[in-house]
Amino acid sequence: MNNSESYPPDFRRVINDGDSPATAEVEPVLVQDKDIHIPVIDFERLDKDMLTEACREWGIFRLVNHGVPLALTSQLQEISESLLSLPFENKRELFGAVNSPLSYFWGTPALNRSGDALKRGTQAPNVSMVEGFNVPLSKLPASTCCHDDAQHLKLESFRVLMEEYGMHITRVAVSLFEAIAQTLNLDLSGDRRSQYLSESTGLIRVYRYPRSSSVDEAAGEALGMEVHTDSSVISILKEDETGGLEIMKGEEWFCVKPVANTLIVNLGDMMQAMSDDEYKSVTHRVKKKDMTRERHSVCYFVFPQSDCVIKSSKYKPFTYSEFQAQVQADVQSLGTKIGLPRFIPTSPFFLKERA
Ligand SMILES: O=C(O)CCC(=O)C(=O)O
Ligand SMILES: [Fe+2]
Repeated sequence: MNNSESYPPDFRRVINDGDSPATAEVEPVLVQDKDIHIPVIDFERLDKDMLTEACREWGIFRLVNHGVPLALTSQLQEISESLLSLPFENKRELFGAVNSPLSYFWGTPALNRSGDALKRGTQAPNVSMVEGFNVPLSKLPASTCCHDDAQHLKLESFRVLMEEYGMHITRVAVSLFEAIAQTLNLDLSGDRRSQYLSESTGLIRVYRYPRSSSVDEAAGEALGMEVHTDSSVISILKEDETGGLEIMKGEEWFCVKPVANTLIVNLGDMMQAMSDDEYKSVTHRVKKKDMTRERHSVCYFVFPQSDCVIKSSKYKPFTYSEFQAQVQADVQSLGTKIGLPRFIPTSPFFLKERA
């Protein structure tokens, strides 16, 4: 069955005609595509040493015994897939309703604060072969809808499932953060924990990546999501069995193979800064090579409170709000995120006028 009508027009040309997507960046780094086993952390018996090693050497690990019910994730996956397979214009309408905190994006995962895709600078007019829904968790309760046609009812079920999944995943993120903070001797007294990791900033993105065409495969390097680090404190990914996630370790790219009923946790830039660079914000991407079917994933991100000052010996003190504004400005003007190097006083990226 040809489902290309459900994709954004920019994607259809690639899917139908096999044109190379504008994103088919060829990476200058070594591309080995070897499989790699990332560390496994048991959430029921958190081992401090294993957690420290995973954060220090990898910045990413697989979480088992996480306690998020399988039935819930299966239902969420099913309904997300069904919503994402709606015709493109329906998705725009359904998620674009005035006052809806949910949004539909495509072509880039870089969004502004309202959840709309950021327009990039002309230097990188890339289209990532990804689309999805942006779901700010704290705004979900206010997003109930009064229409009772089939699509709105489906959207309402999605909202209810998201709320439940959001509660589970937030619980996992908070416990993991507390355990990781302990390994760093971070002071979490008073309200510091909720400053460093503010539950109300929790955000879920549901992604769909089209399967790769034969031309993508010939191009070899077509990307579903460009090379990046997450700006979050912690990100938690639930992926389907398609594969495509790759991480950089040393100077090489490695494929992280999916494992059923596990979650992938990666540390973001905020965790790296809080740890004084002891822990890593892992560089990763989604590669479309060999993606013989659509990939679906659900990613949760959590951030510090926007005015919380992150102090460390490596970076100029900054608030998350400043960091986010800088990332957005760089994506818009340069087409890419610079991230933490903007805040290293000795870095060529450091903006002197900020000092
Ligand atoms: O879809 C994926 O597996 C990766 C998503 C991701 O890296 C992100 O949203 O930051
Ligand atoms: Fe990411």
